[in-house]
Amino acid sequence: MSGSAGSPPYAAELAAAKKAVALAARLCQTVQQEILQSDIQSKADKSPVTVADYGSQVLVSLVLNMEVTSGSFSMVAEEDSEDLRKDSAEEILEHITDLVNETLAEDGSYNITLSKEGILSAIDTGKSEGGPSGRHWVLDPIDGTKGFLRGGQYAIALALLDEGKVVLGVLGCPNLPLTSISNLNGSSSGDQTGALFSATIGCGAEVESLEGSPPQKKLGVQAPPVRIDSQAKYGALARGDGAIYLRFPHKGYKEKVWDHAAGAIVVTEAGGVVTDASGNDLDFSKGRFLDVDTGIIATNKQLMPSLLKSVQEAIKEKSQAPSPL
Ligand SMILES: Nc1ncnc2c1ncn2[C@@H]1O[C@H](COP(=O)(O)O)[C@@H](OP(=O)(O)O)[C@H]1O
Ligand SMILES: [Mg+2]
Ligand SMILES: [Mg+2]
Ligand SMILES: [Mg+2]
Repeated sequence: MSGSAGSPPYAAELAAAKKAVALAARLCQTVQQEILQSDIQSKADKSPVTVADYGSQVLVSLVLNMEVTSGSFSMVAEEDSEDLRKDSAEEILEHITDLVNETLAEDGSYNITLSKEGILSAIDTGKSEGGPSGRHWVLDPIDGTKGFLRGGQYAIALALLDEGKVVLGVLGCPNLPLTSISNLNGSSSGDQTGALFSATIGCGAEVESLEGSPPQKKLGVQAPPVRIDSQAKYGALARGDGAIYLRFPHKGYKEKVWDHAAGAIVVTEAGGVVTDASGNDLDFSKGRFLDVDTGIIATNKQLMPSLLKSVQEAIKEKSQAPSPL
C-alpha cells in the first residue's frame, strides 16, 4: 500500500519524483548554458545524446533511490552506459561526473560524491523492461533533445507505473513560461520561466514553478497551433494553452513508454483524453515500447469524438491514395 491513512495515494513517491526532476532540471540548465559541441555524441539512432541526458538520468535515479526506500527499485529509462564505457568517452564521463557532483554539492541535500563507476551504474539502473506487474519508474531524462540543443523546449519526464498503469507523472519544463506559452516569445510579459507539472491518478493535475515556490494551480484542459519540442506539449495542453496534440510519426516508428507516460497522466488528470488513432487508451504495460495504432491523439473530452473521426478519415484517405513512384 502506498501512503499512510489520510495521506493521498503515492504522496511520498510524488514528492520524491518532484525532487528528482527539479534537481535534474538544475543540471540540465547548467549544461544548456555551457553547451560544448564536443559533448554531443551520436548514438546508433543518430539522435544526439548530451552529457545532460546522462547526468539527468543519474540524478533522478539517485534521488529516487534515496527517497523511496520501500520495495525493490525498477526503472525503465532511455539512456544506458554502453557508449560511455568506451575509451573514447573518458572525457565525457569525467564531465558528467563533475557536473553531477557539483549539482549535488550545490543542492546540499545529500552528502555524497559519485565516482565514475558510480555514475555508470546509476545510469544502468534504468535498464528495466517494465511490464504489467509491480512498480516501475519510467524516465526520459531529457525529452526533446533537439529542442535542448538549440536552446528551446525540453522536458525531464518521470512517471510511475503500478501494475501496468501510470499512477503518477512529473514533467519538468525549465524553459516553459510558468503561466502560458503565449508568453514564449518575448520576456516583456514578466512571466516566470520554468514549469513543473505533476499528476497523481484520481487527484488531478497541477503546475507550479520549477523553483519550488507556490502558487500551485489546478489544471483544466480547454481550447493557435504551436511547434515546440518534447512533452512540454502535454503540459501546455493540460493547462489549456492549446486544445489538440497530434503525433503521427513515420510508418514503422515504435513509440517508447518514456516519451508519453508522464505527459499522458498530466493531460488525463487535467480532464483531457489521450488515445491512439483507434481511440484506444495507451497501454504502458507492454515493456519499453508502446503498441499504438498509427499515432497518438491528445485533446479534451468535447473535441475527442470529432477529432478521432477526422483522424480516421484522413488515415483512410491516405491509405487509398495512389502511392508516389
Ligand atoms: N522519427 C521519429 N518519429 C517520432 N518520434 C521520434 C523520432 N525519432 C525520435 N523520436 C522521439 O521523439 C522524441 C521527441 O519528441 P518531440 O518530437 O515531441 O520533441 C524524442 O525523444 P528524446 O528527445 O528524448 O530522444 C524521441 O524519442
Ligand atoms: Mg533520445
Ligand atoms: Mg523522449
Ligand atoms: Mg530523451
